[in-house]
Amino acid sequence: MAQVSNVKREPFSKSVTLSYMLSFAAAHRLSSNYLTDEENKKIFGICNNPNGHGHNYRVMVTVRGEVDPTTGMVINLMDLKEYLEKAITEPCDHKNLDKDIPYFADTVSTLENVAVMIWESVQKILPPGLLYKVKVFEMDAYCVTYKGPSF
Ligand SMILES: Nc1nc2c(c(=O)[nH]1)N=C([C@H](O)[C@H](O)COP(=O)(O)OP(=O)(O)OP(=O)(O)O)CN2
Ligand SMILES: [Zn+2]
Repeated sequence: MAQVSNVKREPFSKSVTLSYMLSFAAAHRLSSNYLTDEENKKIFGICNNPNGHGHNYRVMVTVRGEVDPTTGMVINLMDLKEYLEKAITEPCDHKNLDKDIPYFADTVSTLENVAVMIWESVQKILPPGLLYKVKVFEMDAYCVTYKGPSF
């Protein structure tokens, strides 16, 4: 039987960041409800094509917190993975962002807004104060970072 120590570990203030990367594939179309058809075509070009198009998105979520002196963890990576699959993979993978994600009913599904949507979904599900940053990559070339609203 393992021996349990009564000795309390001294708290040490060590704040670290911890990141988890996941990917999902989704279709979308760039189109704004606040523009005419002509304006949408002019601004978004081929990305406004009614047939839509798809991307393989990669998402890196970073949490930040104190290392628990007893467990050595900020959060168990397996728990983090589960939270993120629930908040990101389940609602987004193999979906049409504009049709399947209510957030995009009235918001253009640009990479910028995808990052904000993901940050808000993750923020709702993670223990309070843990989420630090969301980075979303569209292919290897494009990347948007969001760190939450600035007050
Ligand atoms: N600020 C933004 N501009 C654009 C976004 C965006 O999310 N934010 N998105 C698009 C398109 O959806 C698309 O991602 C454009 O990619 P693009 O490189 O033009 O197209 P391809 O995937 O076909 O890449 P190729 O290298 O040409 O095959 C446009 N602008
Ligand atoms: Zn696109």
